[in-house]
Amino acid sequence: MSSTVDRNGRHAEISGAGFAGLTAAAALAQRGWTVRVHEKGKELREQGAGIVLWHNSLQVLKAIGAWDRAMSDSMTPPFYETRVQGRTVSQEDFGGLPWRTMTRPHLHKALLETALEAGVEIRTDSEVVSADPRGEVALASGETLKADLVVGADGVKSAVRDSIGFEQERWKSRDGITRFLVPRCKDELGPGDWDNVIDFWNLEPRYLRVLYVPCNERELYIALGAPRDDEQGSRTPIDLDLWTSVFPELAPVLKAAAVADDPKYYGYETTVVSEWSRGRAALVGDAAHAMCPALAQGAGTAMTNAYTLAVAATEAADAGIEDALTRWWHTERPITDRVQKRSADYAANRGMSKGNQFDEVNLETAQYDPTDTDRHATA
Ligand SMILES: Cc1cc2nc3c(=O)[nH]c(=O)nc-3n(C[C@H](O)[C@H](O)[C@H](O)COP(=O)(O)OP(=O)(O)OC[C@H]3O[C@@H](n4cnc5c(N)ncnc54)[C@H](O)[C@@H]3O)c2cc1C
Ligand SMILES: Cc1ncc(C(=O)O)c(CO)c1O
Repeated sequence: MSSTVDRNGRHAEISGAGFAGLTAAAALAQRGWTVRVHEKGKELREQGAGIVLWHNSLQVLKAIGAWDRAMSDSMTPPFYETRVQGRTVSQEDFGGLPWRTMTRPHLHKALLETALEAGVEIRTDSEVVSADPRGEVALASGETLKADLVVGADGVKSAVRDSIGFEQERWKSRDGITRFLVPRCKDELGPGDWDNVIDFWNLEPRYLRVLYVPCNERELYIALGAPRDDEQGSRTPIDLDLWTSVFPELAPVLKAAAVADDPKYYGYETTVVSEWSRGRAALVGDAAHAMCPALAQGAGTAMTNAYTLAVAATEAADAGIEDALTRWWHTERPITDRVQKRSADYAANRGMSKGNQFDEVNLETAQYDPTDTDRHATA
């Protein structure tokens, strides 16, 4: 798709330039909308480390023309391996289902370039303070902007969601994680299956976990998991002696993590919102459905729902947009709810440590194709 598409006279204002907001922006602009994205940050960048994407979001990258950019400098590891107390319990390859690992800044850049190429206007240092379901956003600057469609893609603390007053349930799980991007350190690690994703679980005498995710030849994402109430395990900067005593084979990469700038421990959060749209305002991504990361589908569902929102809003006549948005989320929501629930259960029972957990049920969302017009998300 290119920026030369005919404009359709309709305008969208989007709050948030994360994965959800940029995907919605690109898909809308490619369908003729004028689109403005407000990002409260002073710079357009994604903090955070690495990410696993599956077939569902990879299909979205193809559909919006971000595929080549995202595929460069990313990889498909040979296996997703699970180890418990140093012993390998499974090596999964998902039977050929496409999946990919990359850094978050890389994915963000691919989506940003795609949105800009489609003609999207992006304003940084522009905070949305409230939205009106009749089609309006108000900015911290005092300016008010009208739109045919308002998208709240402003993350777990969404101002669009909270100002409109959607009912919601939010809770925090007992565990959380500190994430790092470090050099691959292949030579220092020595011989081993270091191109695999390796989920290292230590359950006895205490829960400590390292999720090891190679993103390309140079960069490695590691996530160090510990309970919220484990002061030593959740401490930042990390307690290098503790982590290397439990995972000695990872010493070189743990050393790199110990000197990283500004590390932060994140507790897992879940948000369930009663509706995903009201009037001309719709919520996508973590604003609507923040989830635990166990099945690695937070960004995947964010991108999937952002894409299908753009398609549904474009297909509706302007007068019918409110009903179209309601139909959109009634169609797309059940599959997201299911993966959110499964991910929360896994966070609660640490069941991914059994290995071989990516069965047909748990891969439901990964296998979903949001670009297939015959899809049945509600099945
Ligand atoms: C530890 C961890 C690991 C994860 N691993 C994976 C994984 O492997 N695979 C996967 O698919 N998902 C993963 N996720 C989930 C994924 O990171 C999120 O679901 C995804 O980033 C959500 O994208 P988003 O665009 O909805 O929100 P965000 O990324 O939060 O983006 C929101 C944007 O809106 C901006 N903003 C906020 N408020 C305002 C405002 N008022 N006005 C203007 N701008 C505003 C913010 O600055 C930000 O840029 C993980 C999550 C965690 C916590
Ligand atoms: C890809 C992925 N999977 C599972 C988890 C997890 O914590 O369960 C995390 C990190 O938080 C991930 O980044």
